[in-house]
Amino acid sequence: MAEDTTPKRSFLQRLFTRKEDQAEPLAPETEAKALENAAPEVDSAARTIEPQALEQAPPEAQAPPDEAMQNTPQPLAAPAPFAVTPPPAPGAMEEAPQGSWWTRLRDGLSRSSSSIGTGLVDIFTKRKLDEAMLEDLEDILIRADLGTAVAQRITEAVGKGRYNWDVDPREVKTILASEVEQVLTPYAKPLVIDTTKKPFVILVVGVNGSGKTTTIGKLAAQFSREGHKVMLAAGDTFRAAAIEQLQIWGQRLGCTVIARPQGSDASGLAFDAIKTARSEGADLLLMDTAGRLQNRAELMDELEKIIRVMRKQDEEAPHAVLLVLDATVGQNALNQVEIFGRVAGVTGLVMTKLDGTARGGILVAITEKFKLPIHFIGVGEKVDDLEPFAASDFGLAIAGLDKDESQH
Ligand SMILES: Nc1nc2c(ncn2[C@@H]2O[C@H](COP(=O)(O)OP(=O)(O)OP(=O)(O)O)[C@@H](O)[C@H]2O)c(=O)[nH]1
Repeated sequence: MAEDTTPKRSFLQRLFTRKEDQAEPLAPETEAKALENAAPEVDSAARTIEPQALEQAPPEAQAPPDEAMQNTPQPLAAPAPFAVTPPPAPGAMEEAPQGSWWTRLRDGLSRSSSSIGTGLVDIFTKRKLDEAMLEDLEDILIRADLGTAVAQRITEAVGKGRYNWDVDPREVKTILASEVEQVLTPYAKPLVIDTTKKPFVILVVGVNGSGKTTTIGKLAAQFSREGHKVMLAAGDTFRAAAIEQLQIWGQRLGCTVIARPQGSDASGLAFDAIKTARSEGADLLLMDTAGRLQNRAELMDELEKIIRVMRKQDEEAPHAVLLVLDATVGQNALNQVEIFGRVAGVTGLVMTKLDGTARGGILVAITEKFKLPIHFIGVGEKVDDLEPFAASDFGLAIAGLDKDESQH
């Protein structure tokens, strides 16, 4: 059988090429030429601003890039045509997912809930309730990363008045859902945009790969839908792909993206971004930052510097600092909250990737310990897989209960 030599089309080529354009693949050189001339099929309001150098930036913002940021800067020519830009997060660009948010949350948390649920059935179908069974229950809850304090409270609640009785695993799940809801309710707070601040500046921080850029895209989509004029700042100047990823989001959503060449100083970019957002009348400026491990002091210093320099433009900026946490890292998230909180003054949390872990309980442990608002949670890569956080839904989903089952 003859081998198929047709070049595979990239995700973005597939996304942004009309069906009728797909007939004949071009030879590589012809294709490159055609792409040079092709106008991307995007909202005409979308554009990328690459701020003119640093004339107006304060001296501090002109400091050479941090050691870790010293990749050879490559000029970011005019925004690359869509079809040649590699798609860093293809999943995020796909069609809106099927099903309600509740269904996606429940399905997303199914790894966590089934790991707890299986354990509960193993314990509670054997015999009448005794001390050893309660110890086993506590172990399961701790292993699900709910934290020892919450695990103990749930275990005590289950033990109360039930010694020497048969206990239905579903009864235990209902107690679990209700305890989790109680812990989380005071911290399930929407991210309120103060419209008197123009722009309202949101700085997004977190470790590498936690989902910052994707979250910014999802948030920009939500806020734009609500009627805010949103601007994005590609502050992850360390990774060219992150800059491109944000530009793609901006083009797709019709938001201006402030970007600079890879390797540029992020604080200088922050300074210019606020200035541009103000002069363009943006309501909201969402600023991405490079992923940094919380134990790398020099990178954490750089984050402090971004905030200091932002304040030279607007002494109240950033108005919100969102820490994006990847749920799959488990206990390490506690350490991230502590250090990012100290350095960047985190005002609220976003937890992503709850769909990819059996340890979704970590959100409960974090809240119990740090008492920070949880604004959003993510259960997938698609644009609608991020939602404002609701404590009761999370409690039910992690216990593996359906909404009506909690009434039992
Ligand atoms: N399954 C799942 N994947 C997610 C979620 N949120 C983000 N991702 C994926 O996680 C990966 C990393 O996301 P990015 O947004 O690039 O992460 P980042 O924090 O900007 O990364 P750095 O720039 O390296 O610091 C991408 O493949 C995203 O599609 C989520 O809620 N669930």
